[in-house]
This record gives sequence, C-alpha cells and structure tokens, in this order.
Amino acid sequence: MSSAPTMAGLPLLRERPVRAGERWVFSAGFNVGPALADTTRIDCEVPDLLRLARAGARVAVLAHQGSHRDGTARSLEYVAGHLGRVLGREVGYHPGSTGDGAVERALALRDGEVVLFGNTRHHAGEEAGDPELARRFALLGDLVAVGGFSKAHRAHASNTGILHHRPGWAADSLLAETAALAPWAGRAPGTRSVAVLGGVKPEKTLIGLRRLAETYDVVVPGGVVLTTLLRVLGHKVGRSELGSSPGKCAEAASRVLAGSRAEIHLPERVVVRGPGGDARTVDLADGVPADHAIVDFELPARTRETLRQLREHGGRALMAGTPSRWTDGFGAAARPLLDAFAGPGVRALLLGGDTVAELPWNGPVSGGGGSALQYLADGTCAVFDALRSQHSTGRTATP
Ligand SMILES: Nc1ncnc2c1ncn2[C@@H]1O[C@H](COP(=O)(O)OP(=O)(O)O)[C@@H](O)[C@H]1O
Ligand SMILES: O=C(OP(=O)(O)O)[C@H](O)COP(=O)(O)O
Repeated sequence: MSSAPTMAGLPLLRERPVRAGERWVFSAGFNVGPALADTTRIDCEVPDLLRLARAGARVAVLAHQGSHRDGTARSLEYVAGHLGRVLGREVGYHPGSTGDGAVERALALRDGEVVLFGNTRHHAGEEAGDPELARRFALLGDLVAVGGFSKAHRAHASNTGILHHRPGWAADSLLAETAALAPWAGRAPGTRSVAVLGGVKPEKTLIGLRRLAETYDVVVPGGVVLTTLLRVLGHKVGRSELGSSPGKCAEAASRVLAGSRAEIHLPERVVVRGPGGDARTVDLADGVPADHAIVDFELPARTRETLRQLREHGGRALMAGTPSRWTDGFGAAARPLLDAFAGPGVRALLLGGDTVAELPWNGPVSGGGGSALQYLADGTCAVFDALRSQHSTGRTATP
C-alpha cells in the first residue's frame, strides 16, 4: 500500500489553457438517485465545469448512473436541474449520448454552454468498456476532461475507453478527492486505526478487507463482508446477502482469516430477518435460520472497547459501506460506530455513494466507495493509469 500516492505524469486540466469554442466532453460520475439525498458527486464537478464554461468552451457532460445490467439506469434529467442550480447557469439535457441526434446536439453547442447527455449506462457496452461505444462517445467533443472519481477504478467506455480517441486531462475534482484521502492511506504508526466495512459491493471485501487488514489495527466487518467471513468460517448464514461475487470474495476472506495485521472483530450476536419481515437477535453459535438473513449485528465487547479508546485517545477511522440495513431501520451496529467516529480526536471518513447518502454524518466524506478503496490500496486507479499512458504515448485514434 502506498502512503504517498503521486500525481506525477498525469495531464492536468488546470494546466491546460481553455479557449473559447473548444469542444469538450466532461466525463462525470453522477451516480446519485432521484431523491438527490447526497449530491457530493455532482457538486464536486462545479469548479471544473465553471472554468470550462467561463472560458467559452462548449461542454458535453457524459455521466453514468445505476446499471444497465439490473435495469436501474434512469434518465438523468433530474441531475441536469440540480447541476444548473449549483452552476448558476442553465444546463440543457439531451436524453441520448450516441447517434446522430446526440452528435448534432453536441455540434450545436454554443460557446460557454453546458449540456448533460443521456446516462451512459443506458448502453450495455459502457460497463464492458466496449471500444465501439467509446468511439461513439468521442464524437461529442474533441477534448476530454476526466472527473467522476466514483468510477475512477472502472475501465469503462466513457472514462478510459474514450481516451483512445481523444486527449484527456484530469479534472481538479480528481485531485481534490485523492488529496483528501491522504490521511487514511497506508499505515499510521502511533495512531489507532479502525476500518468499518459493509455494504453489498464486492470491492468492500476484495479491496477493502484484503488491503485495509494490512494497514489498519482493527477491521469491523458488516454487510456482505461480514456474511462472507461468517460463511467461510463455517457458520450457517441462511439467506443472507452474499453479493455479486461470492466465490472471489470467499477466497479473499479466507486469505485474510489465515493471517492479517489487523484484528478482525466478528460479532457474537446478529439481527436476522425472516420472510415475513419479522426481525430478532440470535446467537451466531445457534446459526441463522435457513429462511432468515442477517440485516444487522451487535458490536462485540472488544469493538465497544476499541471505540471507547478511539473516543478517549483519538485515532483514524473510516467506514466503507453501510454495515447494516440502515434504510430498513437497522442501526444497532452503525449507531455506536458513528457516535465514536464523531468523537473530538477522531479523524473519520465515510466513503461510498449509498453509505454517504443514507447515514447521518456531517464529517469528511469521499464521493468514491470502490474507487477510494482502490486508491487507498494502490495509490492509483484505472483512469489515472489510462490518462498517464495516453499522455506518455501521445496516441489517439480518429473516432
Ligand atoms: N447485511 C446486509 N444485507 C444486505 N444489504 C446490506 C447489509 N448491510 C448493508 N447493506 C446495504 O448495503 C448498501 C450499501 O452498499 P454499497 O452499495 O456497497 O455501498 P456504497 O454505495 O456506499 O459503496 C446499503 O444500502 C445497505 O442497506
Ligand atoms: O457508486 C459507485 O461506486 P461506490 O458505490 O463504490 O461508491 C460508482 O458510481 C461506481 O458504480 P458501479 O459500482 O456501479 O460501477
């Protein structure tokens, strides 16, 4: 794990003079639901977008939301409305992002105009990094500003794919996000370090558990990280959520259980919910009933002691992924963790889209979940590597 990630070799938007009339694609990550519960991922792009627009650039914004695979990708009109309000200028919306209509709309942009194009995840090829889709996205502009830290760890058509066709520069939003993560990177000798992992995405186990177990003192697993660990240890987990990559996650969890620097705090009692929605707390030793799922857990004594010490002596803490089903009213694990995180000497960070949107927290946040974990683990992400590589070779293909 790198404690001093470097931006060396990265082409920076702030160092690229912007001229009136230039056609820019701005690659963003507006993966925010229509309730706009947390708008960090939109608001963080405002300074870069304003710089482009004020210089007279013609800006086509390309963003992803939801997923094509599970049908959760929506029209982004609600994002255009919010973006217009925070930019203080009108932001148009064009529902498509490829094809003649989209290209015509992009060619008709006026100097200083910002238009949000359709959700890139309306296309199956976005998440697959389809080169043909990337080529079609590239027709919306001549130059690419790369923001969207939340998808920096993905090699998708709209962020790394498009760089095969157009020169790209890293937006200041990427630099701000990575700089803000520095206190949580690497080991922190002499500082108590506590990582809470949860949620449902496999990165929390594949990157978070695996890598933070090397650099933090205590890992408190929740969500799918917890159910995976319990299953690997031979507990019956009933119908508990195991996420989209149970096999790979089980492998990673086994390796961590075989030996890690961090103490992995597992609960003794978990809250389970049955098919009728009834919830109760059971001893893990008794197993989770076959038709029940773990939705929350009680913090074990040693975690409560760790939190007491954190509050009393300070330290460093992060939470990646909601540890329990908070939005269904289950807060037994999350509440005391957040209370301790808010302690005066505690430097605490919440990261991830859902985590930040749903939990009550006024402290530091990162707009990336998987991307932030990836960056903390490796000091880089797919999009930084793609930008560097393009910059060093200077190669782009005509779309
Ligand atoms: N035991 C659990 N079973 C199912 N879902 C869970 C469980 N614990 C937490 N979750 C859910 O995980 C979601 C957040 O997961 P994830 O998308 O991975 O986080 P983020 O978007 O913050 O990176 C929350 O909405 C929460 O309800
Ligand atoms: O929400 C996101 O990631 P996160 O939940 O890990 O913060 C990003 O927008 C990436 O989305 P994806 O995990 O569907 O590729």
